[in-house]
Amino acid sequence: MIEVRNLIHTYPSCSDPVTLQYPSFTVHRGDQRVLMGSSGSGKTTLLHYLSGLLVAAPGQVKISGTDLAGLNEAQRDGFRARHLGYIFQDFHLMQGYTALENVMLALGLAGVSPRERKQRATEALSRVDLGHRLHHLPVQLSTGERQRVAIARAIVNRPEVLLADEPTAHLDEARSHQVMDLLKSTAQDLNAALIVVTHDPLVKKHIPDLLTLGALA
Ligand SMILES: Nc1ncnc2c1ncn2[C@@H]1O[C@H](COP(=O)(O)OP(=O)(O)OP(=O)(O)O)[C@@H](O)[C@H]1O
Repeated sequence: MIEVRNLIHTYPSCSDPVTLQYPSFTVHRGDQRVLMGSSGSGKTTLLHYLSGLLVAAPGQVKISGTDLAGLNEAQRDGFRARHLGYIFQDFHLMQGYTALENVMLALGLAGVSPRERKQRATEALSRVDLGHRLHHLPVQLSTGERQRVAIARAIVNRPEVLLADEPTAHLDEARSHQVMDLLKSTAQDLNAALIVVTHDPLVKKHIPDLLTLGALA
């Protein structure tokens, strides 16, 4: 479950600091929300708070009852690996590692034993229909396949919270529908809270419940 209270973020700058004031909100396990707002309204910054890449000051961000600001950096890294799945807009795959190795890395960060990693990573990649691409490097995969590796990596630790930043940005309409079906069904299977940041009206057709920041784009 996600709880955000009185969160304010300031990007300091000598000339023109940017202050982002967020509405307080709660998202429960199993809920699915689209996060929309005009460019620069703070969507990606909010995802960074929800995943503990930034920590709240002032304000509070709790994930499954844990205040992320109360954890040190190493604890936050471990917490993120175990409880959160983050699908970055540009996927952030390790280029020198195969699909299987990229997913196994996430299991290593969560403290899963080396013995279990290969089997679980293979299962996660099969879940996203990439069982036949285990040993391919990212450069040998299509954009859609790279994204599915990123989804497999995000779900392999069975997170309670799944965050996706502009998941349809690189895809045509047919593939956008496919990836949204995959994200929704996976979140449902995990009973995870799903938050999708987007500018794309197609995503809103899949997930009608909106969280809005600033004006809509
Ligand atoms: N590292 C940074 N230093 C200074 N300002 C920043 C930094 N990162 C973001 N900002 C500013 O903070 C505001 C919010 O940025 P953010 O990327 O969270 O918005 P967004 O809603 O995700 O935008 P977009 O829809 O264009 O991706 C913007 O005005 C941006 O210029």
